[in-house]
Amino acid sequence: MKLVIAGGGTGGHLFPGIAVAEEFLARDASNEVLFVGTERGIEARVLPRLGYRLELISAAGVRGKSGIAQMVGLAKFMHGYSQSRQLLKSYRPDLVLGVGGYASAPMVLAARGMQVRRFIHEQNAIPGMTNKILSRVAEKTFISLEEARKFFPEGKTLLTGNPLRRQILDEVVAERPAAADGRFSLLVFGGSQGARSINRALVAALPHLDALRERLAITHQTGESDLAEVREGYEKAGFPAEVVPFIDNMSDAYHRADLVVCRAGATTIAEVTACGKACLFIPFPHATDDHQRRNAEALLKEGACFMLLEHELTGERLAQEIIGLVGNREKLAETGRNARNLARLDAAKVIVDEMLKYRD
Ligand SMILES: CC(=O)N[C@H]1[C@@H](OP(=O)(O)OP(=O)(O)OC[C@H]2O[C@@H](n3ccc(=O)[nH]c3=O)[C@H](O)[C@@H]2O)O[C@H](CO)[C@@H](O)[C@@H]1O
Repeated sequence: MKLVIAGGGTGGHLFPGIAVAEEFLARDASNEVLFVGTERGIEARVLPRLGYRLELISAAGVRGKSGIAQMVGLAKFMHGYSQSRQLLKSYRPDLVLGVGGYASAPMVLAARGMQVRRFIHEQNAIPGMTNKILSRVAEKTFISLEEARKFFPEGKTLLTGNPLRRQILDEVVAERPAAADGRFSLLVFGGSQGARSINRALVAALPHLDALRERLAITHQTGESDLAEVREGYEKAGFPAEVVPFIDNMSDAYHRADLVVCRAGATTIAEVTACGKACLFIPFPHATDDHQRRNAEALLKEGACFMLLEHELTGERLAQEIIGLVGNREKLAETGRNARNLARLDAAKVIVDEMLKYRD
């Protein structure tokens, strides 16, 4: 069978798609997957390295854009729609899955026009406009969190969780012993693109963390644009740290971490809960409908994370939080356990099972 996975843009959309691809390919040696994305999305960098086939189409957003940008977005969408029809004609997939991100909409709508079975997956508690619209033409909408159900058509919505890549699932089942070198391991990352305010706050926190200099092992993912600035910040403060633009092996990074400081994107949350990691979430305040804060609050009420809001974020405050947690291993362990209890590990399986019910 052939599956098209459309969407991406950021890791939070793409990586659940990769998780479904892994599961679909594992079911039958003759199964095939084609990803459809956009040139500017993370998919263009990540998928070729992993050996997946990727076709690029034209697509852009329209929501919240001014007049001209909206027209350009619409024109790109129309072009992407006709490219999607061409791809469906030549590739002839049995199933199409939209995972969110710009390329998802034209492909799922084209699949409807050509009567190919189509599905969407929503990662967040509050969906964006595109998935709300696409859910009307999809056979089924897969949701990660119960809170999202009310936004989608009744009877066509299935709670599956957010699919996890094999590298993360392997980490969960391996139960490797902690990679202890005696130091406290801090993992800092700002979603798939890095987060400037977290980068700056962490650098500003360093002078306040001076007493912990010898005890902390920091891995800090910055995103491409802040790499030089953050590296310089650590050098000036005399803090040894591993500062990188992107982490390819997230399962290893999670494994080493005693505490994770990060944004509260939906896929990040699915991964850190699966790995049972204590996190200090700093939700991205401009995410649509403040959904990152809602994502984090869902864990907070279960004692499964810590949270610091962007408007409270200063170097000093961040340092205080870190110092408090470094000194309280028990609290960290309890929070990690509570997080683990919220994880759902079988999302990719459930999604593939459900899609296969629709094969003609
Ligand atoms: C700013 C914004 O609107 N972000 C959205 C975007 O976030 P974003 O794309 O940042 O997505 P998430 O935080 O949900 O997931 C990040 C993904 O990237 C991976 N990763 C991250 C850093 C790294 O160096 N290497 C790496 O592989 C993580 O393992 C994870 O799989 O999509 C999410 C899912 O729809 C939303 O919840 C977020 O609100």
